Amino acid sequence: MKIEVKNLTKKYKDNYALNNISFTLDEPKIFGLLGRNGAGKTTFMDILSGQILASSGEIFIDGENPFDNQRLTESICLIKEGHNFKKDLKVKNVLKMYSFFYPNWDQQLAEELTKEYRLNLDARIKTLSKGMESALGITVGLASKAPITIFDEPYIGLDAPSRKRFYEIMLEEYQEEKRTIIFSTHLIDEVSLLFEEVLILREGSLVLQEESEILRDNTISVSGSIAEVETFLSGKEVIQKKQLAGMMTAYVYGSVEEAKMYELNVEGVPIQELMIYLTERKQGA
Ligand SMILES: Nc1ncnc2c1ncn2[C@@H]1O[C@H](COP(=O)(O)OP(=O)(O)OP(=O)(O)O)[C@@H](O)[C@H]1O
Repeated sequence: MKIEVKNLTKKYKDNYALNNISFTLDEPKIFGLLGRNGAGKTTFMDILSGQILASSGEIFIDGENPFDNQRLTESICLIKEGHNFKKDLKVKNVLKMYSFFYPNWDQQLAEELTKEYRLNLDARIKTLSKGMESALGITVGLASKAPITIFDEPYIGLDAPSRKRFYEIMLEEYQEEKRTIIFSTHLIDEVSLLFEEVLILREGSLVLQEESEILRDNTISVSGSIAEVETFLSGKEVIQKKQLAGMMTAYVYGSVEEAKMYELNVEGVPIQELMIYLTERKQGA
């Protein structure tokens, strides 16, 4: 499904949670939506999923506005950091409800995931640990097979092996059948390899939308003597540099060909580090 965002703004009193952002997500991909605390990620995902209204601007999903739109709600599944389900319901009731709601619901996958995460179908939501509740959110998100599946920090309380399984299953599912997955996270180093495209918000503005491959292709890691590397770095945007025993390694925007002319050792930059840098970079830096 095509998502078009045009001059979208959300204002709370004097505070712009989103300030005039515009972009298009053309085709199904795994998108990373990144940004520091308060950057506007949740606000955007809430508007996209039709939960809240923008103050101005427009958002279209296949040409339609998602707010209060029954047809589109069936195509969008938003899983948040917590409080996704009513506390008095049992796990099995939650799964049943969502299976009725989402036309592409994959019951087999839901069963596999509940086993994988050892979810007790008869347990009430209020008795689940935080990690178990997150596991149920992940189960619903993946099994919904919604053409737009949104995960907003979906794994509070989940331990590292359970998160790893989640990423693996998400990728398997995606490879089997492409859909738009929008993933917001602060654990960038864990998930960035999954992202095909990344969007970075900073203080309500969109500061970057780029394919991971392009980011990867335009950044290099160079190493050599401190003097040689410093000469190469002159006038370039440096991501990071480290010195050890008279040698320097730097991550920088540039091309392999150019670095080779300086007879430096050149390698790719780990995409995780690049995304962390881009997300954390200060305004105007
Ligand atoms: N209901 C609300 N009322 C007032 N201000 C709000 C409301 N929701 C969000 N905001 C403000 O809008 C800004 C963006 O918040 P948002 O939750 O979208 O950020 P975020 O990128 O998801 O942050 P985090 O990573 O911490 O979850 C923040 O300054 C926040 O305080």
